[in-house]
Amino acid sequence: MAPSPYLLLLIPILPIFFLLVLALIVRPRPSKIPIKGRHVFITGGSSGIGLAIARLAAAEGARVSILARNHSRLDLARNAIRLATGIDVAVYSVDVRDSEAVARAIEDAGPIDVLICNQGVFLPQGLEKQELDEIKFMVDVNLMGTFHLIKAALPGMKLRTREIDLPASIAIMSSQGGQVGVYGYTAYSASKFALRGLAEALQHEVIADKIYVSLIFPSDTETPGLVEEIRRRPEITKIIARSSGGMTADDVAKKSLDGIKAGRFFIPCNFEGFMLSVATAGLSPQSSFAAAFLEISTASIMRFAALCFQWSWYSAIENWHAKNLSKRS
Ligand SMILES: NC(=O)C1=CN([C@@H]2O[C@H](COP(=O)(O)OP(=O)(O)OC[C@H]3O[C@@H](n4cnc5c(N)ncnc54)[C@H](OP(=O)(O)O)[C@@H]3O)[C@@H](O)[C@H]2O)C=CC1
Ligand SMILES: CCCCCCCCCCCCCCCC(=O)[C@@H](N)CO
Repeated sequence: MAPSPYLLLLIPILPIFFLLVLALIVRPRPSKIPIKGRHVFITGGSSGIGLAIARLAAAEGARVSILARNHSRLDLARNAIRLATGIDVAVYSVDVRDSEAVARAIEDAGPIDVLICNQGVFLPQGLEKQELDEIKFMVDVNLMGTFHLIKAALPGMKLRTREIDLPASIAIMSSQGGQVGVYGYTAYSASKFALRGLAEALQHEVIADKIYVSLIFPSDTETPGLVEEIRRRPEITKIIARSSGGMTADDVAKKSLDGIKAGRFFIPCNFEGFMLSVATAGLSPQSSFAAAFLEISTASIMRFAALCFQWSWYSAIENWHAKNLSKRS
């Protein structure tokens, strides 16, 4: 018996109904965060991705402050931004591991509208060979530093959003290594995965104050930091990292700022990163009903794709061990 033509109507109606339901339930509710004329505070703003974000934010008319340790690199960054945009940024020479110095700098800078916790260090190495002080260094700068920044900035940010009645943003620089564990990145991935827990919990706590949390997930990005990293990267780390295309700091800055302005929780930076974000959506907040629809409708195929990636990475690891064994014998 042929199916009733009315039943066929369900084919387009069901997804439309589903999209409507998603539009009602996605949380946090969509919100736009303007940056023109607002105070954007960027850590690690003297180099690489942070510098590119600072330049772009200044060009878009924000009041920009940057924080990093090295004084002369901060000065160089300030000059470069002035040259590119004609705008002067405020600079703070502070180590994010020093919570009191962070609090003083933030107090001095004045209330923040968009806090971008971008400082980060990456020293890849197999865990067995890596010294504890390097592990602690990565956790302290990448994770604890971010706690220090948010703790110091939050009270002022809350007052400010209430005062001017505009949403604000706390953006945290993770990495694709914060979405999937990668050989050679035990400490780095741990510090970046931890930022996801911090971000998810924090979004619950600050939504009532109209503060939107974002997590940015770049792939390998051409920066002074990457040049240093590549020198000491284990062979297998190199092979796995090649699964995702490289980017320029300016590309990452543009994606980051666009994502922040759109109030997105996950901000992937390239196509592989987009797939990775869909595949690892889990229980993350999602403001876009269209993105939620895509996550739901591709979930099983994404899991399959993820298993294929793991298969190829484990094969690379096996081959590498086989090659090294034969070299030794
Ligand atoms: N480049 C890449 O391939 C990728 C990078 N990322 C992430 O992006 C972020 C930026 O990376 P990238 O631009 O490559 O890095 P760079 O090494 O080029 O720049 C790092 C910045 O962070 C600052 N910084 C480092 N340690 C501290 C500290 N203890 N206190 C204050 N500031 C500090 C540095 O200044 P100073 O040394 O003077 O303090 C510098 O301004 C990092 O969080 C990184 O994990 C994510 C994915 C890929
Ligand atoms: C199912 C879909 C899967 C999609 C493909 C996944 C590819 C993942 C590759 C992970 C590479 C990690 C690079 C980290 C870069 C970084 O942070 C360092 N440069 C240090 O800064």
